[in-house]
Order: sequence, then C-alpha cells, then structure tokens
Amino acid sequence: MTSTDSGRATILDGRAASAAIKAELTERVAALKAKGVTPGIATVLVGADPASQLYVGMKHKQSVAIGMNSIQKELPADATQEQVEALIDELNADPTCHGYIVQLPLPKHLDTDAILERIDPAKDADGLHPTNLGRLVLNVSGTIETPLPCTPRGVIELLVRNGYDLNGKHVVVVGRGVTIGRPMPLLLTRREINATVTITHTGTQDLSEHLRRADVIVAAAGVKHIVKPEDVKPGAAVLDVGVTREDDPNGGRSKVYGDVDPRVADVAGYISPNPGGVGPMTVALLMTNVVEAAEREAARA
Ligand SMILES: Nc1nc(=O)c2c([nH]1)NC[C@@H]1CN(c3ccc(C(=O)N[C@@H](CCC(=O)O)C(=O)O)cc3)C=[N+]21
Repeated sequence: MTSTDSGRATILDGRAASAAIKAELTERVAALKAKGVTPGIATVLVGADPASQLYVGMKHKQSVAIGMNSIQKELPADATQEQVEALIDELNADPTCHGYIVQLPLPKHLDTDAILERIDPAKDADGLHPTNLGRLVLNVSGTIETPLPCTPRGVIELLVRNGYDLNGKHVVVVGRGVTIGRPMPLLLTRREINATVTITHTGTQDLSEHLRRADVIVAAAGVKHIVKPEDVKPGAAVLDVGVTREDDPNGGRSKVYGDVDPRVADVAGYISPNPGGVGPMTVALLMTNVVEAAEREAARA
C-alpha cells in the first residue's frame, strides 16, 4: 500500500501483491517438489494473435520463475475442432500437467463452449469450467475445494492484502461478463467475505446513481473511462479491470485504456492502477489454482 499526496487515493499495487503471492507460491512449490510432485501448468494457444502471445509468454515466464513446470502448446489458426479437442484430451491425461488454460478468444470457427467444457474440472486453471462455476453457486460457505475464478479472486486478494475489510460493504460491479461480472458476486457474498453486491450492465437505467452509493466499485465493462470522478463517493475503493485497446492511427504501439477515468484518483480512497493492478493478480491466481490442484493431488497420493 502506497500513500500519495493528500487528497489522492491509496494505490492498490497489483505488482506488489502479486509478488507477495508468488513468494508464497515459491515455498509451496518447493514443498511439493520435496514430496516428488512438480506442479505443472500448461497453456493452449490457437493462432498467433500478438496480444495472446504476450499473455501466454508472461504466464510461462512467471510460472518457471516460481519453480513450476510450464508446458506451452500451440496450434495453427486454422486448427480443427477435433485437433483442439485431441489436445485437451492429451492434457487431461498428462500426469505432469496439474492445471491449464485455453487462451481466449479462440478463432471464430471453433466451438469455444464445447472446448472449455471438455477441460477436466480438476485441471481448470481459470476456474471457469461449468462444473466449477456450479460448485461456486452451491458453495456459500467456501469450504468445498475447487478452482476459483482467477480475476474475481484477484480483485478480492488485492483488497484484502491491502488491509481492506469487505465485510458488510456495498460493492457495485459494472459488467456481466463471464470472466468477472457474473462470478464476482458469487465470491463476494461468501460468508468469509460477506459483502453486499449490486451488478450493473448495459440494461441498467441509471448507472451513476448506483455508483455513487458504492463503497467499492469493480469496473469490468470494457468501456473506456466509464467510471467518472463525479460518480464516485469520496473515499470509495475503485478497481479497474477493463481493457480497451486502441490502435495508434500513425502505426505506433497500441494504447490500453481502463474503465476508470484517471481523475477518479482525486476522489477515491483506494484505486487499482491499470496496468499494474488487477492484471498481475490474474496471473498470480492462475498459478495459485494450479499449485492448489497439485497440492490436492499430493494429499491424495
Ligand atoms: N483462458 C484465459 N484466461 C485468462 O486469464 C485470459 C485469457 N484466456 N485471455 C486473455 C485475458 C487477458 N488476461 C490478462 C492477464 C494478465 C494481464 C496483465 O498482467 N497485464 C499487465 C500489463 C501487461 C502488458 O500489457 O504489458 C498489467 O495489467 O499490469 C493482462 C491480461 C488474461 N486473460
């Protein structure tokens, strides 16, 4: 937690929190290795989208840095449904792979839902398999051991590791997407977190009215600067999960914008930067899911 000039929000530093998680994981990985289990993470990349290549490369590098085994699988952009499914079956059967992701988005000709559903739920590093989402709905007490959705878990970890207590707080989530908006309330309303949640979306009539009442805003709409300073209660915590990539018309490096107007830092009590906020947390929690899968396997052995 870094305090800045008076009147400016405390920065929720995702790089620092992710480094702390990775330091803890390094020890858990070493303990597993001592028992003869090297946690293995895999990524499946179909096609050669530059942003996807960058993300997959980041996951690989960080996993190796904490002592994990990293397996990178690649298929050409014109891979068939059968080829992708055969690769899924291979990873499901591979005892050295404890968890993996299929990098999204997939090329349009592929049936994404069928591919994601084919992943062994025990190896679902994203925590977004229908079985695991179903368990999340059923598991109000948070006691069933199952992979949790990485980005929502990262949002909560970022707050908790900065000493923010969500108990009884009113969280307004902007966006109903599958990776954040829909699973976020399921985690926030577990008894151990105990927040109250409003979920807003493009059908919401007066977004500003909801935002002004929020103790915590989780902005995951993918709309550049949708959260404005006049919509934020002074002192609120604002987490920026949005990513809007705009190409430079002059052919330079594309620019990334978050869902939160930078001027919100003058009103909010806590703010997650973007980049440097929730993004690095997603990767840290992805690795956590795989280490936990390996720990469950070691406990069974
Ligand atoms: N099956 C699947 N699981 C995913 O988790 C998944 C995916 N597909 N497809 C794409 C999105 C995107 N995503 C990011 C992860 C980390 C950063 C991250 O660490 N960003 C850095 C900046 C990195 C940079 O651009 O230099 C930051 O925010 O500071 C960003 C984006 C995971 N995704």
